[in-house]
Amino acid sequence: MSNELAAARIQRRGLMLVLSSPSGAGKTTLSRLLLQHDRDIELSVSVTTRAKRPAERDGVDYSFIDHDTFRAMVERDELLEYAQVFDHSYGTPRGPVERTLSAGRDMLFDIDWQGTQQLVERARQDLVSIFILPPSTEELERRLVSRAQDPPEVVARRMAKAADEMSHWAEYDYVIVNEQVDQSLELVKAILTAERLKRYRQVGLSDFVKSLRAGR
Ligand SMILES: Nc1nc2c(ncn2[C@@H]2O[C@H](COP(=O)(O)OP(=O)(O)O)[C@@H](O)[C@H]2O)c(=O)[nH]1
Ligand SMILES: Nc1ncnc2c1ncn2[C@@H]1O[C@H](COP(=O)(O)OP(=O)(O)O)[C@@H](O)[C@H]1O
Repeated sequence: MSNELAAARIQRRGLMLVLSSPSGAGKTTLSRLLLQHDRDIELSVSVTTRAKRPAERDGVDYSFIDHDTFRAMVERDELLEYAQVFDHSYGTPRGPVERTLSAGRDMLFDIDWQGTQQLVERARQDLVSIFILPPSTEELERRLVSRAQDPPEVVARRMAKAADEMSHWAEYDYVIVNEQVDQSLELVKAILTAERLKRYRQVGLSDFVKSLRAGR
């Protein structure tokens, strides 16, 4: 049997890849790079009530909505998970995730530990979670300041919450200390490659092996 035929008979179930970190550790940077390097994964664009940063695009980085719209989405059960972070509401629209996964493609989530816990409860088998740590506290602060997208008081509040957020590291499948972006990206890609090969994500594998054993 040729490889083409084998590939047609074994299809993959889409997985959900979560990247979480304290604010400023680099998860947005890594997400963007991964999306550029890998055509089989799509970003889940969250809705949020927080103000848009200058470099962000509505509908691309987030969908920026008001509190009433957010509440209405919750009431209509349109969010797969949602949480309050830094006094703002953030949530994952359900529709795009369901469409992407059922098409056998993967979905990337830049969400916090609260959202990750909710996804674990709903879809443990389909979930792969990575926690990104900064190399040091000083470097975390340097990155938050150098991003130059938030006012100083917002940076200070994000630093103050970093220790809390980092306490959730052990709830994740993988942990990466983000020193060099390129190296961290290679690690994320390696995790994704291995996770895609998990036996239970390969639909049709058992029939394929049966046919091999039967000499067909
Ligand atoms: N639970 C949940 N968390 C989210 C969602 N979108 C973003 N977040 C998290 O909210 C936190 C704040 O995000 P943001 O305001 O973009 O700040 P940043 O982390 O400094 O870039 C981060 O931990 C994000 O991962 C979401 O849809 N659900
Ligand atoms: N490995 C790294 N080394 C140096 N700077 C980084 C690294 N990763 C990210 N940065 C920078 O740090 C800042 C915060 O990164 P970002 O991806 O926005 O973090 P997060 O999404 O986790 O809040 C950005 O200015 C980004 O360019």
